[in-house]
Amino acid sequence: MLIKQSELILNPDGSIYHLNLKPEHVATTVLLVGDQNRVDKITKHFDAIEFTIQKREFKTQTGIYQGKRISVISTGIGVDNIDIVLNELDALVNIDFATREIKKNLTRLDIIRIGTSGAIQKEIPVNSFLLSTYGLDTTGMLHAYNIVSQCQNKLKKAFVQHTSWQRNKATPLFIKANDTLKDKFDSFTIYKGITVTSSGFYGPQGRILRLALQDPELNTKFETFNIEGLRITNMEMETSAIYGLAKLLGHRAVSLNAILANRTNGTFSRQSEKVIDDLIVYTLDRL
Ligand SMILES: O=P(O)(O)O[C@H]1O[C@H](CO)[C@@H](O)[C@H]1O
Ligand SMILES: O=c1cc[nH]c(=O)[nH]1
Repeated sequence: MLIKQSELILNPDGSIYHLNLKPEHVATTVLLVGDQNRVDKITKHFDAIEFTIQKREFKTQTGIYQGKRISVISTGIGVDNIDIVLNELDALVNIDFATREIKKNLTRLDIIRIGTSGAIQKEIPVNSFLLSTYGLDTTGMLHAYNIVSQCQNKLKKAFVQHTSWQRNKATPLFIKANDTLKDKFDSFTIYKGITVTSSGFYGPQGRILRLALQDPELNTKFETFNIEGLRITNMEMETSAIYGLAKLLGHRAVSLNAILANRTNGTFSRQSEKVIDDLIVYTLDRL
């Protein structure tokens, strides 16, 4: 079926609307970062950079690292941007831009986020690395899709009960990392756990500057949630959306985060650039 011009939006040069990319610009291994300045920090390790483009916060570089073609894309902040990036990335590989039809043979992408995050558990220090075994979506964005079948209902039920989750907030969703990618990026040196994906940095992550919170105990409830040994470890703003959309679209995804804050201890990294650089090397080593 032909996809309308208002749905699949192409720029005059044939590139897709926000990412400004054409199909030939995208590798099947994609590293996603929030900060556009993090893209060069990754590609400086590459043997060659074949392509660079930026529109708004979406900067892409595609190049070769140890013989492997990789695209690095910045997503900016938040799940609304992930909706754009994942849908446009998928369109680039799975929709024929000339006929505006979905291709018969679909391409699967490997999507790896290299992000930053705040830990909730006391024993996860700043400057450590964390792999998200699950994304816990609290943002509601994924409810625009038929996501429920991709989610872990037992975890959701236990979480709603444990937190007395307010009914007028979006229903939380637990979405698992891809097991193959999880194993690939696992090691003894990386923490693992459930990552809360929030719809904001302040109130939605329990930060108080001048505004009071609807539930001031929510971060403590996150900290004490434990179901068969699975615990919530950290908070950030993209992982659950990447996991959810990747599952729906048939791609594989894993999210790795440099822990910059420890919310329970009230600490923040004094060497955030170094820990991000170290996580980049950790990730590239395992690609
Ligand atoms: O460092 P990045 O990848 O942007 O990730 C984290 O940092 C931003 C907030 O400062 C949010 O995007 C959050 O998820
Ligand atoms: O606490 C933090 C740190 C980084 N990114 C977040 O979203 N939260």
